[in-house]
Amino acid sequence: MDLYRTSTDKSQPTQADKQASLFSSAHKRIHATGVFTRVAEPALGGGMGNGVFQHAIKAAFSRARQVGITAPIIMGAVPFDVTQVSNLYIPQSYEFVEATAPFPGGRASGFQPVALKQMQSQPNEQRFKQGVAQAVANFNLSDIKKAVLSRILELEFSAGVDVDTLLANLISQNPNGYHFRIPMADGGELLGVSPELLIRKQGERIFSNPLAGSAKRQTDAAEDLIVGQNLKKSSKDSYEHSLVIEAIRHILTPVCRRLDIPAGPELISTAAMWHLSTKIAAQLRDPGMSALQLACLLHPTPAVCGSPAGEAHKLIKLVEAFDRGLFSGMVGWCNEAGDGEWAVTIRCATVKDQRVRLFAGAGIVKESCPESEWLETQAKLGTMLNALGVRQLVEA
Ligand SMILES: C=C(O[C@H]1C=CC=C(C(=O)O)[C@@H]1O)C(=O)O
Repeated sequence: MDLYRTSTDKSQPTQADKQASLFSSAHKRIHATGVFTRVAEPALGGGMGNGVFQHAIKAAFSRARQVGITAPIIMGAVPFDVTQVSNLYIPQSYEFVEATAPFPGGRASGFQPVALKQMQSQPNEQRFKQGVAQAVANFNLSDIKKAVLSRILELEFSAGVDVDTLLANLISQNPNGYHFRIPMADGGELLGVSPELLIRKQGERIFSNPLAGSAKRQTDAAEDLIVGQNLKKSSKDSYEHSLVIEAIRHILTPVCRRLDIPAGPELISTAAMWHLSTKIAAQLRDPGMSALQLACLLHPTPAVCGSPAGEAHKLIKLVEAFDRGLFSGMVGWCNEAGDGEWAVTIRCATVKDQRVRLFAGAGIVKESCPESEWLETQAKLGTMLNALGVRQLVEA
């Protein structure tokens, strides 16, 4: 276990000193405490090594070293829209923990001990389905091949939600994936378990595990297998998936001297969903490119935005009447040497006192049907609703 701390001794810890953060994968787990300094600079242009964003990151690293943080890391989240402020920070202290070590915080329990007072989907079912139909109609009139449409579920509980318990539930129900708990500048927290790796960098080697194409897991084991196999055979889902892979190939080819992309996707499952998945491995031409820089180059992939990205983003803005904020952005960490790991910010929630916001999106292509895309978002929301212990109430 490696432990890094500031040498500055403050006897009176502030709220920011005590903030707990977590980013965990099968590769590495980080437990962090406190926020030493925040980086709010938008990540626009973050793919360039010498742009304004990367300068802000370097300046934060140097502030951290000046106060005695010997091996600072930058962690946090970048929003879907990279023109918006970032939610990145250098923690005051952190440790790399064995992936098998117990998680910090609360104990898993079946249910939140507080009552659900209100719940609202933005947009509602009818508007979401209209949006899907609108996108499909748009594909016939433009070059857009795919757009990911999403919705937000806003929940209000009768008392503040216990984030420790919520995280413990999430982890025990979904032991695999990229777990995260990130303090936000407004005092709320972002937490979730993403199944999707945007980028991991270890020296000159990089890895990505894009997902696209989904089906809901079934309780009956035989039925569940059939649903998974049908997803694997679905031409609509293979097409939806291939657009993500081609976009990533296009971006990685010029920066890699070796790029291994399997010929076709494999099936993976989370507790709630089946997905089509491709594991990409590559070797960088310039090992000096950081994980955060690469993540900025890749984001937003067509797994959260669409194809082509610019046009799809415009269509999303037209159809979605809410701000995604940190949802469908990227979440992770990076050290000064550039190594790090960034996941796609999905299957997640923001929590502030008694208010919880959940997010789910679905990739829309020409063959998409509004009813099944709505049901796909319902199924994806199940990950967080289960952890909150309110899925039964929501589906009743
Ligand atoms: C946008 C989400 O999922 C993405 C990742 C996996 C599969 C997806 C799909 O099949 O549409 C999405 O591209 C989400 O979970 O909110």
